[in-house]
Amino acid sequence: MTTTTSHVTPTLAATARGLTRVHGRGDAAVSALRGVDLDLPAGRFTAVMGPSGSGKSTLMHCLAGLDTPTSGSVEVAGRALDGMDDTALTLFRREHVGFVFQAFNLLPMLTAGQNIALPLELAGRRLTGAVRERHDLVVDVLGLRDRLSHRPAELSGGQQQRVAIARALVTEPEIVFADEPTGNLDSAASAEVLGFLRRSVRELGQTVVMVTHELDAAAYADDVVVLADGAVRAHLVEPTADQLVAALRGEQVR
Ligand SMILES: Nc1ncnc2c1ncn2[C@@H]1O[C@H](COP(=O)(O)OP(=O)(O)OP(=O)(O)O)[C@@H](O)[C@H]1O
Repeated sequence: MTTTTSHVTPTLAATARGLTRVHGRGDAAVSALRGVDLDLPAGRFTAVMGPSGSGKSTLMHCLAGLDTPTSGSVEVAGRALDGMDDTALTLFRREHVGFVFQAFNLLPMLTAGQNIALPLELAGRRLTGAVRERHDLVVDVLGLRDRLSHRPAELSGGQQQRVAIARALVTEPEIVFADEPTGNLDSAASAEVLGFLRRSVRELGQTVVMVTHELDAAAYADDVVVLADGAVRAHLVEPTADQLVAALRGEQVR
């Protein structure tokens, strides 16, 4: 594995040690992860790249507590996920993790404002005081103030994804996982959404981990984890475009 060096010891938002995940059994068994060791620093925007089938989604699901590793350990926001049962994992995700999906996943019968407030409601948090301030800040950073009363069908794809990002950020999660968040967007809307994800890291101090196939999207990230065959091939800190392309090709990066 290649790691470009950083001189500051960062706080970690998530770590994986010796992570393996075998899907299926017997002859049909597929090793999606083959011993992943990874430290994801807090307050940074990290892209996860790699060829189709290299294990990106499986890694993200294991880190987010949506899938259970076959072996190895995961720690997110200082908490070990191994050993948590389904109820504990559900509560853990609700309190500490935000998600942004390719398909937006907004509830169509609710307005944008109601979609954004939903995670607060589920957590039994009232929209007053510090919670209200956070909500308003997120709505303003994402430029959604004048769209709150619209339903998803009345919004463009880019606006819908901004609502989904606001919904992911409103509870101030320790880590946000974005799975191909621009996969359904045209290039202008993609650039806008990626810009907002980056602003959420810069201006709101969030930690964002984004799976993407696109070099253009990865260029918005601070760091890039390159997976190959279920293992980390490189973890690049602020790579140049040339370094990233070389790592994706499997060359040693200096
Ligand atoms: N539920 C499953 N059952 C069986 N095999 C699976 C399952 N999920 C993933 N796999 C296999 O595990 C490997 C890794 O899959 P994964 O979806 O994590 O890769 P990926 O890098 O996200 O791929 P893509 O870029 O195509 O989405 C692949 O060989 C895939 O076929």
